[in-house]
Amino acid sequence: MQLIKAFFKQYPAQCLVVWSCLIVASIAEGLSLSTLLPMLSIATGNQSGMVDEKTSDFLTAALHDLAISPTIGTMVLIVLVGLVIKALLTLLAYRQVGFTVAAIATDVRLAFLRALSASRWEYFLRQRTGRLANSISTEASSSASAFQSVAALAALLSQSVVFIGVALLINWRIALLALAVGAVIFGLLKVMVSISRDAGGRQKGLFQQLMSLMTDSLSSLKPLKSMAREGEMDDLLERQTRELNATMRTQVLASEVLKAMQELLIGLVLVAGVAVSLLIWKLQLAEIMVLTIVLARMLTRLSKVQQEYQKLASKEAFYWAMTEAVDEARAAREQPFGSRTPTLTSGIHLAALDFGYGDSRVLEQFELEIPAGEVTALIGPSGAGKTTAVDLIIGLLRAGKGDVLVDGVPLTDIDIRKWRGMIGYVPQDTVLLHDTILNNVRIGNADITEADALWALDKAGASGFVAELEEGANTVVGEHGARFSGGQRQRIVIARALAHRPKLLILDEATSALDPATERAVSQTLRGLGRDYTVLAISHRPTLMELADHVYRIENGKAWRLNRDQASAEAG
Ligand SMILES: Nc1ncnc2c1ncn2[C@@H]1O[C@H](COP(=O)(O)OP(=O)(O)OP(=O)(O)O)[C@@H](O)[C@H]1O
Repeated sequence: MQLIKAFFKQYPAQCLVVWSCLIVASIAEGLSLSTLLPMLSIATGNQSGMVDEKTSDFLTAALHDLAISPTIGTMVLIVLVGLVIKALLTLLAYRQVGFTVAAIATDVRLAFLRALSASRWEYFLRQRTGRLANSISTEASSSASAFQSVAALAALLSQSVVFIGVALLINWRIALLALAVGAVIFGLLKVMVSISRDAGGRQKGLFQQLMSLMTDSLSSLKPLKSMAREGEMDDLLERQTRELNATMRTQVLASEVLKAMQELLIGLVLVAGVAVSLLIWKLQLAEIMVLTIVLARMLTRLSKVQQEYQKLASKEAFYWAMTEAVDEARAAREQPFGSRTPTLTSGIHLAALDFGYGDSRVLEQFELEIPAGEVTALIGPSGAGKTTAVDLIIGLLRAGKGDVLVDGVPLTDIDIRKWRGMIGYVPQDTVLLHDTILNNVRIGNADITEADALWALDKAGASGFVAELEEGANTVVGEHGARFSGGQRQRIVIARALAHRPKLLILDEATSALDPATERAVSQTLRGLGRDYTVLAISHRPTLMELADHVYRIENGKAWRLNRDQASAEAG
């Protein structure tokens, strides 16, 4: 019920169109069906006696008011018009349902992606890739298809109400009896709906786990396979897949048992009803025929209401999981920054910063100067906080105390998107998209021209190997850049960071996969970029350290500036 309310709240106009079409369609079908009875009466030449007097009077009076003479011809026409109206309106309603299902899938996906990209970096880091992928694919699709079930439920309900009305008009005692029987069947088979709901809930959890495990295993498959240690991962994946299979079987079984039991019980009730009507109540054949049609349809519709409700129950968990994921990401929204336009002419100063992840302190009273137009290198033991310092400069993390000052302006006062637009970032792990080299360089910025991309490839020392490729910069790099060596991939990523001509170039162990000669060439390029570029490099590589104007050692939560001799000694 809550799900129906949620859809109504979010898509009121669409719900209204769907439901009004479906209700009018049901009324049209009901009217055409009600016409069957007087038609049969006329056909059998028996105007009275075989139907409830009031019903007959009501239909005859209605036709009389509309100046329609109750001949077989007009009756057939009414039945046909009713059926055509029903068909057209149902088509219209389901067309709208299809559009709304697509809109819901798109809306929830976009809402999730937007909330995720606006969320705090720490929140993003905590997410499992598989869980995110599952939300975007399985949960979004199942959430949207839940609307289909809601619409079908509405259609079946309104049809049921109309059939109940028609049945009551024909013979209210029998109709009430049939309704009571329907309610008993409903009650008896309710347990099947609960089984489906539980199975849906378990399926949702298993999908999340399976997708997370799947992405984790794929990303660490090479080392595990190389050491013949993929077995445990395979077993775990297999176990989860089998568990998922078990929940699907439960769901299929519950739905088939529900259908079969409904059919059986309704059949039995109808047969018993016909026998009692003929033998005990001694009703006319025409009335029994119409009653059987109407009651069969009413009970079938009611049973379908339960079947559809069962489907909805099994999808519900996916919708709520998706809503929860969106709400959670929204709650973790990045705190707002200011609106000042950044400049980088004098430098960046990390002033008395305190930062920790949860309770574990990483930086304390941390001081660092990064002069504009120069190369600054950060070295230090693993886990000392080098990447953390860089993330604070980018504004991905926020310090508990102290400031990141850019040309003297606190980063919190600056338009963060403009600031990040001035940064070229090269990570340690090179991630390339399955696309051409050119598109991998241009990515994320439509303003980068082909000439910019080629210039950047040249600056990154990549133009040599790109020129040797048959399709040059239009060569597709393969899945994760599998066609290229680690060093070649890294040069493409360096080109990506240079292509929009950033003011601040950040390299996080970015030259680690380059051979010494290429590393020297790339480092010289960075050096030669001139005073327009400020370079901040996390690196233990001697070449970069020798080239750097300033070298800082980060240790025990603080940064220590090294003099030339100390830096040379570190460089080994
Ligand atoms: N998202 C996180 N949540 C919790 N702790 C974190 C997180 N990221 C880093 N840390 C911890 O903060 C400390 C500093 O990490 P950081 O990545 O900044 O170090 P680093 O000097 O860049 O290390 P490395 O040279 O190994 O990359 C480490 O102890 C690390 O375990």
